[in-house]
Amino acid sequence: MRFFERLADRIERTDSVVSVGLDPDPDRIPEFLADADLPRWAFNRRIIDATHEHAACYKPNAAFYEDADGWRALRETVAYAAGKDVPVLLDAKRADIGNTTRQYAEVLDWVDAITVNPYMGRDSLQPFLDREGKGVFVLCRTSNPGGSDLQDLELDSGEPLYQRVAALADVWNADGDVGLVVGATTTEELATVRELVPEIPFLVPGVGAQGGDAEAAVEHGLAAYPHSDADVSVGLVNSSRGIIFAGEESSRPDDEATYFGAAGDAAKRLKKRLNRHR
Ligand SMILES: O=C(O)c1cc(=O)[nH]c(=O)n1[C@@H]1O[C@H](COP(=O)(O)O)[C@@H](O)[C@H]1O
Repeated sequence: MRFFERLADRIERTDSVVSVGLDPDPDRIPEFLADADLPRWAFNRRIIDATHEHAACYKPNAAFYEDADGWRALRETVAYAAGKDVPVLLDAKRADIGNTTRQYAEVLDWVDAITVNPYMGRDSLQPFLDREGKGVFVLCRTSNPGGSDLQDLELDSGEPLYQRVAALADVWNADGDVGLVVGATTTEELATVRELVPEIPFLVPGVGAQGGDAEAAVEHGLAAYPHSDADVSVGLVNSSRGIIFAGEESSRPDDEATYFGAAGDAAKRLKKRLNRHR
């Protein structure tokens, strides 16, 4: 089954468009897991147990796993999420010259989707696009303050670069496996990109810790994905720190059940908040 069909099913079943970002910053893993064999995996397993009912998808960011133990923790995490039937989108923001990017694309053997960087052009993305049925989310207008430095630059045609990226993604989407990453902190751009590409599902990060607009994320992030039978619009709104570290603000952050219960509550709260606008 293609990534977005599977995602549509998952959204329908969980009634949720929440992407739970698995960004287990080693400095914030609670003390009571410090002696675990792989603390990041121990942490993620408990986060998955606490949140999976509300998760349309998990989005581990590769930056938090790029060492020997980290890669093991990531493999365990992906397998565990698969066991709960939750798709995994690896946030790797990859792409390179053909020979290198072919190797990068190998990761799609064991994750369901990936984020990619369009800066090096079509050939740098081709090996990802060639993986039939895998989701490929192209960075379009990012949520960070510096997102405007290059992405808003006007081309000779008068259109800003991020709009050209959206138009190209539409061309690259011949098989219906392409999504776009558009941040919740840039609501005008979200609306504009949605107008340009009505059928492409978005990954919208930036709600929660970055203070982005959840209502706009839902209003513009979801698309009536034409290749799916499920009766839902498809897209993802991601929160990472706002969910996985919610336990730090709980009444008993040193108590495992209370700590992870807070993550489950945060995921459920975000799901309900988003559903008010779906
Ligand atoms: O590609 C992404 O997911 C991404 C794009 C973007 O524009 N902004 C953005 O925050 N992200 C990622 O989304 C996650 C946001 O984390 P929180 O700010 O903790 O919710 C991080 O993993 C970021 O790397």
